[in-house]
Amino acid sequence: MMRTPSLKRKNMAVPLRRLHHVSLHVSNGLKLAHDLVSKYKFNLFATRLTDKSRQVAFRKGTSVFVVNEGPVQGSVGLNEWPQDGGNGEHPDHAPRVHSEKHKLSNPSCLYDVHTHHPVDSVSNVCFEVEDVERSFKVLRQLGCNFLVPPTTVEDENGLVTYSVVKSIVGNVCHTLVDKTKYGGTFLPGFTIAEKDWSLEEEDLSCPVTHFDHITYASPRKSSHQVIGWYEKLFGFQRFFIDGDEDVDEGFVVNQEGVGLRLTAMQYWKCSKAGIALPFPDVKEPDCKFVIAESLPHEGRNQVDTFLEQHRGAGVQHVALYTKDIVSTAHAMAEAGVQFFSPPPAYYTEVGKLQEMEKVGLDPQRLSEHGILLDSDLQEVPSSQTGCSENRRYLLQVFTKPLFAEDTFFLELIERRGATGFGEGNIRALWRSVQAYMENERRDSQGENVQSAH
Ligand SMILES: O=C(O)C(=O)Cc1ccc(O)cc1
Ligand SMILES: [Fe+2]
Repeated sequence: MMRTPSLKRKNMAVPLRRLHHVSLHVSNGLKLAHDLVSKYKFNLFATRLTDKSRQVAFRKGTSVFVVNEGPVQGSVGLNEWPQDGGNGEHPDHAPRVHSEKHKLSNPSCLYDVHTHHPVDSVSNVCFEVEDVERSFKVLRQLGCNFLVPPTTVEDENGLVTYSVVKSIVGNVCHTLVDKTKYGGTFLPGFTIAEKDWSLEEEDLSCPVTHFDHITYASPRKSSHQVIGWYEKLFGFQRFFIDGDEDVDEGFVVNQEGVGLRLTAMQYWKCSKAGIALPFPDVKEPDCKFVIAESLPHEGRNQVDTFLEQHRGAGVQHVALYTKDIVSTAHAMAEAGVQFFSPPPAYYTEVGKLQEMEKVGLDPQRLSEHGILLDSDLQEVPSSQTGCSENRRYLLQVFTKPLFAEDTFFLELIERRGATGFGEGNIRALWRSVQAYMENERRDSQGENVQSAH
């Protein structure tokens, strides 16, 4: 393959403007659609229903999920879906789709590919870029594998060009989309629901604003290669979870039965040190990516279980940032969401109680939904902060799996100054998930014993 010698590798990466949406491929899209709306408080705002597939978009703040179901045989069950016929942004004619290399008149899955993955999976993280044609050329020179070449879709609101890249993480793909010539609400081809949720006032009981991070489960010793791929192609930079973290080792949690290696990265750094942001008009924070590997000799664990049930690496969980985790978890729990809870002793341990007290949180409120606290109460000179303690903390809670297989869950996270991932929380989460897995295994063994009689 020809390379342009004058272009330095480092400068050739394609900068990502922002995360546009995360797409899920499932066998029962209707159930997931109902859950996202009624339990997780997302708003359905755009649909694309064809006789081959269904694509439905849900929004909360700037976080958008697209649920894809299909390809389907015939149109059985189509009537059960929220129907098109919204506000007329896209009337009854099909969008025009142009691709120079492929003749795509009405692809079954627009802006994505059907991956034919054997289990439900979150398989596409779509990013906005400035120029898809140019990105395509640059990425191809860097050896990137494309599943869809640059393709233009247009409707009366303008045009969008996209292409789909295959990542090196299991079935994960990235759609790159250029929306600079599009004035519509979402993407051409989608019908916008009658109610424009983006104009709604903030939902105070459930103030989820954006995707905080996306965590991949990846095989042992693969993180280095994954990071290298994202650095080379998209200019990702390492995000150090902990001040003492070793560049090669990552953040290792290997005490008290936990065997986890975490390595994190981001697609643009915040301008703490005065570094100019690549896209100053993008106001939301970036979404970090975390790669989780299990460590050997620690027995069965949640990363290996994911790899087994998911049949390979992929997105293990997506974290939703909320401004108020207590009320968000409460609203979701009332609607039927189940969360992982740490052992009850977590909320009565002297150290944890003190921590909660110091940051002014009520242990009772946190314990109701299994919310975990990790605070960083470093003593720093009072000349720097004006007080003797630097109260940075974060709160997290993890939902039970959303799919039939244990291949995806959501996390709620509220950050108060803390930017990483609390080590104490990771331990507590690990243990509660381990306990859940043990229970499930016991239950299924119990069933087997019963059915054998
Ligand atoms: O703590 C977090 O939110 C993480 O994302 C880290 C993490 C990753 C994988 C696990 O199975 C458990 C914890
Ligand atoms: Fe997480």
